[in-house]
Amino acid sequence: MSLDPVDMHSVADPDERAAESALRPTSLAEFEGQPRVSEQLGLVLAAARRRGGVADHVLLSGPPGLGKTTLAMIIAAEMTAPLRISSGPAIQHAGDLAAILSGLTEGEVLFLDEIHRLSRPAEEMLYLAMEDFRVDVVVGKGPGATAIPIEIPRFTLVGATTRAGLLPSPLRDRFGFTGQLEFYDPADLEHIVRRSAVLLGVELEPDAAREIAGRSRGTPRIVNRLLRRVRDFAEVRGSGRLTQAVAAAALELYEVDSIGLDRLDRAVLVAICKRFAGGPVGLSTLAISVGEERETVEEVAEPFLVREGFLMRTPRGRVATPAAWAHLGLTPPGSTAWTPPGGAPDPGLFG
Ligand SMILES: Nc1ncnc2c1ncn2[C@@H]1O[C@H](COP(=O)(O)OP(=O)(O)OP(=O)(O)O)[C@@H](O)[C@H]1O
Ligand SMILES: [Mg+2]
Repeated sequence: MSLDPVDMHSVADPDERAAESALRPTSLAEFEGQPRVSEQLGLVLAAARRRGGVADHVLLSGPPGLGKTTLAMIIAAEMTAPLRISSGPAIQHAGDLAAILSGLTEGEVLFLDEIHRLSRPAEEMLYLAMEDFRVDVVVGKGPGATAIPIEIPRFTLVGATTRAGLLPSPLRDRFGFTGQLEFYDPADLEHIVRRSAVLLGVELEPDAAREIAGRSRGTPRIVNRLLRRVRDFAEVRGSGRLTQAVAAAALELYEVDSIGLDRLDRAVLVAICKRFAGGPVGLSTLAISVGEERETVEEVAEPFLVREGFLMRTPRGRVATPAAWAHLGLTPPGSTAWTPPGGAPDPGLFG
């Protein structure tokens, strides 16, 4: 059994994907956390159901593993509508999109993952489809080319993106509802990990649930994955019981630290502090120095580091905060730790 901690976020492995889908909540009621998005989306869907119509287009944004795909599936389930799944990178040509759109049935939910990676022509076709439920199929080439409009059934587009900022505003504006997913509170993650433990048939002690939840970077995908790794550890090295001590030992083995930073998170902070004297350092340089893609550093590692107050994105580059130095046990350059003379408090300060 081996696990690359840097890979904690990806879902390339089919086993992992299967494990994930087994734990996916299937209704809004089962969907933990995100109270604002959940309530707003619930209203949008309830209203559409009352009208007997088709729900407005929904855009879901936020870091990986927070529940975008899960919500897309829930939207289809709540609307008792069929779901069709594709993604920006999978649609090479506008023609591919035209084929998908014209094959939809009335009320169908079309989930487009990584919608920020659609090609320009596909994106423009989507504008028309979203607004007028029509696609223009271009026949012929050059000056003789003509656009033949084809009506398509009313559908609900659910777009997902880790980078809402990259979406052109004409596209963003065509969504009736945008849900911005936030990192989860430890209490929500605790609920999620307990539910998953029940589904997996493992006995999880309350302290262990808290330990795992507290180290999951605010991310349901990670809480579920850590649960499985802790279960492995408990079965192989322990008695099979998931206690707090077993959880802590397992997470240490997997290089997840006490506040949930994984190897990539720490590598980013160490690079900024040690190699670039705390920054500012540009994203590309930083990515090269940790041996990762720019996108991975920017979309996977940084959002949590920013939210936890370890990293700042400034116009001149990334900067490590004092909290980052402290967490790594390092002293920022030029900061002379002040020790009171003779250990006594300075009367000038307190007198
Ligand atoms: N609110 C939630 N309650 C319970 N489980 C959740 C919740 N959100 C996500 N999960 C779990 O986390 C896993 C990852 O969620 P999901 O695949 O929806 O993330 P995502 O936002 O689509 O990530 P990516 O950007 O990588 O595609 C799911 O398998 C699901 O089991
Ligand atoms: Mg997804």
